[in-house]
Amino acid sequence: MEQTLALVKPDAFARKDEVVLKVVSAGFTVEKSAELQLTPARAAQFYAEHAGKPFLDDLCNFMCSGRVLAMVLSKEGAIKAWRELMGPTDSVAARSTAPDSMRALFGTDKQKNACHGSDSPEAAAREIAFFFPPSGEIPDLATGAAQAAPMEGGAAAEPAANAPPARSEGQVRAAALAKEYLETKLTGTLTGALAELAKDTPADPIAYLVDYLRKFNPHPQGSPYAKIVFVLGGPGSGKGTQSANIVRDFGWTHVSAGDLLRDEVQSKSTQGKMIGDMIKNGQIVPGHITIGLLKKAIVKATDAGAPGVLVDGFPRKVDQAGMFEKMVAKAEFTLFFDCPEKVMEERLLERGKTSGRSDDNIKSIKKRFKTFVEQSMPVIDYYEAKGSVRRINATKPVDEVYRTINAIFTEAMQVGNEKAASLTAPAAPPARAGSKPKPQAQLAEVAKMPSNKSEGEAGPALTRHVFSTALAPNVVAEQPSAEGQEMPASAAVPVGSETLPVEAAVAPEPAAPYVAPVVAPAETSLEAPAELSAEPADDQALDPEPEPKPKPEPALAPPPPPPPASDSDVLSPRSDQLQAAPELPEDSAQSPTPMPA
Ligand SMILES: Nc1ncnc2c1ncn2[C@@H]1O[C@H](COP(=O)(O)OP(=O)(O)O)[C@@H](O)[C@H]1O
Ligand SMILES: Nc1ccn([C@H]2C[C@H](O)[C@@H](COP(=O)(O)OP(=O)(O)O)O2)c(=O)n1
Repeated sequence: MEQTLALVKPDAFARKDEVVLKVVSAGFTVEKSAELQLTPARAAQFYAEHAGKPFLDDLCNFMCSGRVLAMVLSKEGAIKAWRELMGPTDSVAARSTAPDSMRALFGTDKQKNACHGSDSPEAAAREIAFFFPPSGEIPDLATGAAQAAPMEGGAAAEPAANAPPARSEGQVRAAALAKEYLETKLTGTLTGALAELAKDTPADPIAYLVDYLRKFNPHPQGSPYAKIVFVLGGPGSGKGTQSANIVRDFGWTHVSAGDLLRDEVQSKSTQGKMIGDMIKNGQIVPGHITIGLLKKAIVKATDAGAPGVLVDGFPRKVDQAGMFEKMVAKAEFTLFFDCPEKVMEERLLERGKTSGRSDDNIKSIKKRFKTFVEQSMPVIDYYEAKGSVRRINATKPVDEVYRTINAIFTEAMQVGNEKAASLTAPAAPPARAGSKPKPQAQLAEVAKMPSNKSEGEAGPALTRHVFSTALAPNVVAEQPSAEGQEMPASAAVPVGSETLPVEAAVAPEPAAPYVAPVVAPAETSLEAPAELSAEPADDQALDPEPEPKPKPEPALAPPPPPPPASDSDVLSPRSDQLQAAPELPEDSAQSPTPMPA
């Protein structure tokens, strides 16, 4: 598309909006524009081709008599088209021969003729570069790009009467860059914030703005929420039981996705009925519904000052993991309860005697196991590949399992606290009403508790063994898309040795080293699950309030490095293991309860 330079000269500057309107109506695109004040030196430079001609001085004086609007216009045949729209050089003549032209409408005579346009492609290139140099200077926002500029080459020029102070080309350019920067990085969010502010008229508008901007920051460096740890494992593996222990000792808040969904079922809404049917059938509720509920609960816990939130039973599908990262935050790590089906089945049947749950019966249990193997185990593979899984042997007695978990949380909290202490934050954030103090004393106590790391027989990836027969490659990609579930084939991502779900664009990489398990081609890993972009709108509908408040303390560090491979209870993956085997080892004899065929 051809481009040309157009100027609205000082005599027509006051009517520049009318000029621009006509420009746009004539089908031009204004690619760039800048309002500026020429200096005599710059004007002479611009009209260098007229050097030595008698009218040059007058022309330069006129061009410096006020501000001009410089524009880059584009259109097919833009150079000729703009010159036609400008009309003849002499405005007086233009009024009789081209009465609708710019010069006829906005100019006075041959010199004060309202507009300029390049007369050839070479001139257009030169003039565009003159006003819009390709290598722009970085704006000095601190000094204010729009402030008065020293005149070029020390030349003193009288500013036009009532005209703003003259600016050098560098500062004009800097102002344009600053404007662009603000428009791309801030204006949208800030405008939204101000609109909400005006609606809500809060007593403390500054605090309100701070909250809003943190929540809707499109370029977040950290999460505004309390730390999040995912608690995952098969049904009946003990997630709820152990979460209660963590809450007791570490002051975290337990948020169970299943409980939230069951509460929703109780509401008897249409959505609640749909959720109820899905739970009974062992199906997974669409991610945007669960994430909407989880987000509210996480915000509530954050506001109450919880140092962390245990998100129990989520994500249950790989695409939900990416969706959660995008819509809420990145988890610190995933605590995975490794437990064979037989053990879980016994526990669930026992629990079913008193739980009153519609799904604690053998028919639903079998369906839940199938769903877990096919859809939720790939989530573990996904996080294992990132080195962020803390795998627990969940077959042991409750106290033993908890000792291992306690050690993990103690270490994670200590690492986090050290990191927080080393930060040179100017001041601690103000205490929040109702915040619980961090249970340092409890931490110190639990840190002394013995760990059973050396006890017991090896607890190797039991679930992984048990579930191996069902974990075919590409299991996620090949799964049928059940009605009401949100993972279309296009959104599916092969797991393990193939592709991983897209990294949430907003999130930084975890600190734990990641060595790709076999091959994860970069180009395919960039493919976004469709759900990531498709569902946020729904979620907004579910979760409209701008309620989250800033996190009460600095984000803690990512989890500590995984314990040694010999550890029998905490089966964290290591990069060498991952590289060697997303496929399961053959020694499944170690599994006390092989999966029924
Ligand atoms: N380590 C354990 N050993 C024996 N029974 C357990 C253990 N952990 C949990 N249970 C029991 O198993 C059942 C399921 O545990 P729960 O914590 O509700 O599992 P989940 O939340 O993973 O579905 C409960 O009745 C619980 O008391
Ligand atoms: N993220 C989640 C969590 C639970 N659900 C549904 C499907 C699950 O079978 C039920 C019960 O989940 P819950 O975590 O309470 O229980 P289990 O760990 O399966 O014993 O809720 C879901 O669809 N999505």
